[in-house]
Amino acid sequence: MESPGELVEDANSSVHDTDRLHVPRIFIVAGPAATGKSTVAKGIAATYGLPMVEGDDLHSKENIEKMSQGQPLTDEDRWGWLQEISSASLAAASPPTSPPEELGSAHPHPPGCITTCSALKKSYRDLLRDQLSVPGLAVLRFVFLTASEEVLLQRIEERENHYMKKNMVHSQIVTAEVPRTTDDGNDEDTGDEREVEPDCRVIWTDEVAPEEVVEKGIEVVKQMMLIDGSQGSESGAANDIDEGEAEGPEEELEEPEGELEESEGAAEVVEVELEA
Ligand SMILES: Nc1ncnc2c1ncn2[C@@H]1O[C@H](COP(=O)(O)OP(=O)(O)OP(=O)(O)O)[C@@H](O)[C@H]1O
Ligand SMILES: O=C(O)[C@H](O)[C@@H](O)[C@H](O)[C@H](O)CO
Repeated sequence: MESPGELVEDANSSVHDTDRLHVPRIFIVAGPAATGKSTVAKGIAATYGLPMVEGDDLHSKENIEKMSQGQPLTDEDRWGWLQEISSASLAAASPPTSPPEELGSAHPHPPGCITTCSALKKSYRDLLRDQLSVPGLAVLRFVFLTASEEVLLQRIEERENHYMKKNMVHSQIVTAEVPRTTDDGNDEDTGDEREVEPDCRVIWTDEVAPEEVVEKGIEVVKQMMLIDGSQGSESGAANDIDEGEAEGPEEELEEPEGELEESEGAAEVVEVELEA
């Protein structure tokens, strides 16, 4: 599969500049159960006036049944669900082709959406990229939330009326492939040879209050919009994202102790315009 970076050439050759600026932005808030996806996605969606797609609502009856009985989903169980998430995100994010007459030529909302989906493995994110990171169709970005097993167990214990119980937490943690977000050049030292996923940002949530994680999510999305906006208008490379450009003054999202790569940088520009 092409990486987002490799799509640049196609984007330059096949999409007219003006069209590119109106390409919907789809942000997927990902991570294991109870990392705070719904909480964070709601905050981001409200801040930017974007519709939200709740991935949990798109599971089949069979998947819900399985998870309720404490059985982790398999890849096979997840493929169809990921397809549903792609379709629902595209439908939510795309401006209507003919806006209602009373709105004149204005769209009811800027094109884009905030979707929650665990997207635990890289192969799942790749499927979503195949469907949604397509020049002229959409720009896709991931905000991946993570937390320790201990903290997730505690959150799930305190939560009521949810099919996902404590006995599912371990499998969520074991299955999760936290995206490697930057190439720090330390592969030899760390032994981390996984492919970098430049369209992802990771937020560690242990001992961080929900409101603070929401703020971080809003900031991360702003950074990604600004990068996409400037590339969209200058080079037209709406599907490319250069990690370096995400770095700014060192205010920052704290880094977890250990090896997780963290999203960083505060954008210098405060104005946020989805359509660049
Ligand atoms: N940063 C946080 N600190 C403490 N509790 C949190 C935090 N974020 C979310 N929670 C709480 O944890 C629970 C799970 O949050 P939320 O539903 O947002 O997570 P989720 O990832 O969408 O879960 P799921 O995928 O299982 O539906 C909720 O009770 C929520 O209030
Ligand atoms: O991929 C998965 O195993 C599932 O999607 C779960 O992560 C749940 O949908 C969700 O997070 C609800 O707790």
